[in-house]
Amino acid sequence: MTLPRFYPVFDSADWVVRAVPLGVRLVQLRIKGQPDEILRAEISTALACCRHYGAALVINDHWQLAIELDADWLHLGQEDLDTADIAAIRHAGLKLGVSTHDHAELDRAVTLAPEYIALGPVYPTILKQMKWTEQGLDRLTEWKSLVGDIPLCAIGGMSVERAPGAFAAGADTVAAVTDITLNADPDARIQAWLKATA
Ligand SMILES: Cc1ncc(COP(=O)(O)OP(=O)(O)O)c(N)n1
Ligand SMILES: Cc1ncsc1CCOP(=O)(O)O
Ligand SMILES: [Mg+2]
Repeated sequence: MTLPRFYPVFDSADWVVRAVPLGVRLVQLRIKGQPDEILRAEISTALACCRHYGAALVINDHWQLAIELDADWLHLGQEDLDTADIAAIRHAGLKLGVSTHDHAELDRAVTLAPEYIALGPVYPTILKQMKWTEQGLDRLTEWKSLVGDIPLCAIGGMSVERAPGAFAAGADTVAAVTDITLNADPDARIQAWLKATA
């Protein structure tokens, strides 16, 4: 499977609706701490937009809602995997991305044969507190040698300027949050990402 090389991650359908018409073709909806009614509305809006533009929408965490709303893609971290029903997720036809941070997590992820494996944080991130320190580009190269044919996603502190190094190190796609959402001109930043990853 070949993934688009730019993979922005957003915390609302509004961001998805803003980014996808600009040319984004792989995007994640990562919403924390909202009730199911809000999540349903956000996922439905983002799904409709992505389907209209032919973009892939990845739902983070909320696997039951992803099944219920007939989403196509799901991202799960290691703690999410502890409680997720992988058989139900696969039976629903969902494609799966899995986070990894160390070799044990990588071994676990590979056994699930996901559609991509993410390694992070490649660089320090300000988005969330993590027990993991920066992994660095050499770790990406190591991961690339271990994942076989599974596409590799670099996440954590990624920027337009850092993306070429991640690709050179072995990433197939690069995910980013604050490089876009905290930029003074997010639309221009998205365009810069699209140009840099074309
Ligand atoms: C592309 C991508 N990679 C990693 C993550 C992190 O997932 P997780 O470890 O479950 O942490 P949360 O994002 O749920 O806080 C991701 N969402 N996307
Ligand atoms: C969700 C997540 N998982 C690993 S790093 C990260 C945060 C990425 O955000 P940013 O691109 O702003 O560093
Ligand atoms: Mg998660």
